[in-house]
Amino acid sequence: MRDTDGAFIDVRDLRKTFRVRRRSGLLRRTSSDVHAVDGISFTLRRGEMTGFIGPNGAGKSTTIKMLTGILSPSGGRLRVAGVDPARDRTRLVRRIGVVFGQRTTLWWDLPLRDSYGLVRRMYRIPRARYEENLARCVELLELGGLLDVPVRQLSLGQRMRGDITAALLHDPDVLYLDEPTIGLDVVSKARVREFLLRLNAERRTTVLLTTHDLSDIEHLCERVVVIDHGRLMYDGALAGLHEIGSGERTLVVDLERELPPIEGIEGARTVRTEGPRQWLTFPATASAAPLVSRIAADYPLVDLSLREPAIEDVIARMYAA
Ligand SMILES: Nc1ncnc2c1ncn2[C@@H]1O[C@H](COP(=O)(O)OP(=O)(O)OP(=O)(O)O)[C@@H](O)[C@H]1O
Repeated sequence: MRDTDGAFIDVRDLRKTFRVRRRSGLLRRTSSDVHAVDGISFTLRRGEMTGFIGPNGAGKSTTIKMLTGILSPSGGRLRVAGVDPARDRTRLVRRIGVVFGQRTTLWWDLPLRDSYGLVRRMYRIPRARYEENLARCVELLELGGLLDVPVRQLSLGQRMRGDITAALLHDPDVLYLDEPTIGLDVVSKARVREFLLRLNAERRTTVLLTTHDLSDIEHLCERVVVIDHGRLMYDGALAGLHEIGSGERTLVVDLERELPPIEGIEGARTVRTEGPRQWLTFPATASAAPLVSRIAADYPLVDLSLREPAIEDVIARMYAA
């Protein structure tokens, strides 16, 4: 398969079942199946940056482990850059990079430079390409003064930038990022995000990003895949998540003076008043325009704003359903 456009990552009806044994009573053991991934399908095109989210235990790590060939699926079909991860892990590792926010892949006691030298040998990266990739990451991730510092002396943000560099020295086409901004301060977070955007724009690196920080997704991804209990809950544009999750939008209206709650506007309901300000909810699928003109015609309107529900609220509601 030529991995130009089309499905670069192809996940079809993917399943992983773990058999867990439990002791029940003194001598008896029973076993049960945990369907960690229970029939997930999605495809990613080359160069897409996609958020992969879900609550704890949803099956994200299990999916990523199958995508990287660490775990074999119990069922379904999987292709990453034309490679079946479980069958041809050696070929796959040359095409993918992995960054785990909570674990470093660097050698704790070695300076960054020595860790990178080991990565170069492991992946047999040609010297010129290695030097070029390293110089680029060092510049963009501002690692210049840190190359000779042992990893254990680096701050979390510095270590994370060091880990991202290590994952990119062999020019992977796909980058899996698991909580890459966890615990980082605002400045480090911004630097990492900016770098990822640039990497994606310049190299068309396909990125799958798992995070609990939804602002990472808002900054980086146009698309989001949401899973829960091993099943796909949503796959689409980030903007669409607001609509499907909530069903309602809010119009915040400022009147000239305090008045009784606005009523008699078809399709809208006043849910809160505070002095001259009133909040009206209406279906997310409806247009706000007729509502606004009715209010403007009947009430002394000074200002108004439209509020989409926060993504956090939408997702919390999806998980609660
Ligand atoms: N090796 C295993 N043996 C048995 N059960 C497992 C194993 N690995 C994962 N599970 C179970 O599979 C389910 C999915 O776990 P997974 O780690 O993939 O979720 P996750 O979405 O990555 O969660 P988190 O956000 O907490 O990392 C959970 O119920 C978990 O307990």
